[in-house]
Amino acid sequence: MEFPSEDIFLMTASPVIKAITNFKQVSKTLEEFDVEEQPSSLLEKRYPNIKVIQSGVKQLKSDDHKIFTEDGKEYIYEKLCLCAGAKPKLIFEGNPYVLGIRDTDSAQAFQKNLAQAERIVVVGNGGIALELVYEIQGCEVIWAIKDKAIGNTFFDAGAAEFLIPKLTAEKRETPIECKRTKYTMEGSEEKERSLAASDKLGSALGPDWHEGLHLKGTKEFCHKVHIEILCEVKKIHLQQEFIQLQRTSSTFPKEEKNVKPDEVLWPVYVELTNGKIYGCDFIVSATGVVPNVKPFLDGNNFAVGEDGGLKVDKHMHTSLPDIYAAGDICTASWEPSPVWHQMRLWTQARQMGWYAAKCMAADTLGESIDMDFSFELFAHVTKFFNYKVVVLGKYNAQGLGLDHELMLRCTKGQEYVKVVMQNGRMMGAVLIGETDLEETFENLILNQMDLSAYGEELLNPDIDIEDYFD
Ligand SMILES: Cc1cc2nc3c(=O)[nH]c(=O)nc-3n(C[C@H](O)[C@H](O)[C@H](O)COP(=O)(O)OP(=O)(O)OC[C@H]3O[C@@H](n4cnc5c(N)ncnc54)[C@H](O)[C@@H]3O)c2cc1C
Ligand SMILES: NC(=O)C1=CN([C@@H]2O[C@H](COP(=O)(O)OP(=O)(O)OC[C@H]3O[C@@H](n4cnc5c(N)ncnc54)[C@H](O)[C@@H]3O)[C@@H](O)[C@H]2O)C=CC1
Repeated sequence: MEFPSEDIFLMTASPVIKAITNFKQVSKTLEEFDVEEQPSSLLEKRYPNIKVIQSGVKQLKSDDHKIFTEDGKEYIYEKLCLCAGAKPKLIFEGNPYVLGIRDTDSAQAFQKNLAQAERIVVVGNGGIALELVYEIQGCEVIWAIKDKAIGNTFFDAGAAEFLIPKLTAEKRETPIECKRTKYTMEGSEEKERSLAASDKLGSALGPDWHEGLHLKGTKEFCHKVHIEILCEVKKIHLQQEFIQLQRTSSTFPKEEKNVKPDEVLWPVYVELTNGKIYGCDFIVSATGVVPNVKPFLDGNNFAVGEDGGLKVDKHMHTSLPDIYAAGDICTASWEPSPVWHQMRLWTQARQMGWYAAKCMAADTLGESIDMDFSFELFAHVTKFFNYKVVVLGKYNAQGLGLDHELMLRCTKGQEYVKVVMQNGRMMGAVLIGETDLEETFENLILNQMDLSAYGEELLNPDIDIEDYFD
């Protein structure tokens, strides 16, 4: 707290605030922390100059340095940081059978619907879809993906193949403990939570969001996942529409894999671009996010990135005076380090928020500030299919074109190690399982040492690679 005498207003549409606790720097760039929902009074007690205002911002007048909240009040700011997150980018938005998952309300709505479901269709191939298809039990999942292999935002086809057997496992495993950010709801009050209107945007759930949920359908089996690759959703037909089309069109495709007796109909039918039709109880659209910029754009000439976020420079400053942005809402528009890229993740939201605050303080004091070290290397640790997963740098050779080589090491059911090399230098890595290689590889990517002489030995499991580079 650099300015204990200044008033700081934290304006939020959500009745609880998210606090980061137990923060641990695992390595130079990998970090681990818990995220807890807490009543705002805790923050106010700890920092008396912070006042939490629980009301959505409905308008910004940047020329006047004013913001207007939904409860009819207006506030003047000297400096403003916009951290309003993102919204799910839903396919067929507005269709009542299409659900997205972002905050506590939407996750609970999903759980409730799942409890009565026999079959659902999951669309999308990123973080949420990967977690869902593994966690859901007792409900058939038709997983429709645009790509050839599962998990395109984190993996290549090799890693996908390594993971697939976990989806056909009969029994659910005991979850592993791994260094990743953990999400808990300690300290939050149920009473407050239930007051949140369902159309209001709450905080994104983040790590381990499914641990408190009961993700079970009506059946007794564990996993039953059918994957449809290289396709998108062409149309969604409601039951009546489907019956009509079956009756009137001789060319209308037949439903695939009907688990119900012929005369029993599904509430909704999904027509895929590969011509197949699946009946289901509902559809989950896990198809990415769009920055939540709407309340702030009207009348303000922000520079907006291609992904719809507020462009920020290397000091987290937007294109408008005295307005900064951090987290999912912003688009990093500085010249990045060759091994960093933006991804809308908790870790980056925390790092950006922390760094934006330092930049705001430095600007106020007229001091200069260097880019935070966390933006030197992209580093993320998480868990998919009960494996620890670490992704570093250009782990999928993003932006490297054809000018790169891959080295692999894989032991079925145990570990998958991939490194991305360019001109003898390590540019990125995917580490699945307990590889214990993250710190060494992090160093090798950061120091860009020429590793040509080591060749394939880099991944030789019989060599303690750390000894090489000490
Ligand atoms: C299901 C799910 C699982 C995830 N799992 C992981 C994971 O395992 N690891 C990981 O690193 N990341 C994960 N993420 C991503 C991570 O949650 C987000 O990147 C992160 O929460 C972004 O933080 P943020 O502060 O920018 O936005 P948010 O956390 O969305 O917070 C935005 C805040 O702004 C408030 N707000 C919005 N509009 C207004 C308004 N008009 N006025 C006032 N307040 C407003 C909201 O109420 C909210 O409190 C996951 C996301 C989801 C949805
Ligand atoms: N463990 C982790 O680190 C997790 C991180 N997250 C983060 O939360 C956010 C939201 O997660 P997701 O929705 O999974 O986003 P995502 O960005 O991870 O994945 C979106 C997926 O949807 C696909 N897609 C986009 N448009 C589509 C369309 N019209 N039809 C079919 N597929 C389409 C994309 O190809 C991509 O596979 C992301 O920022 C993600 O990184 C979410 C869950 C877990």
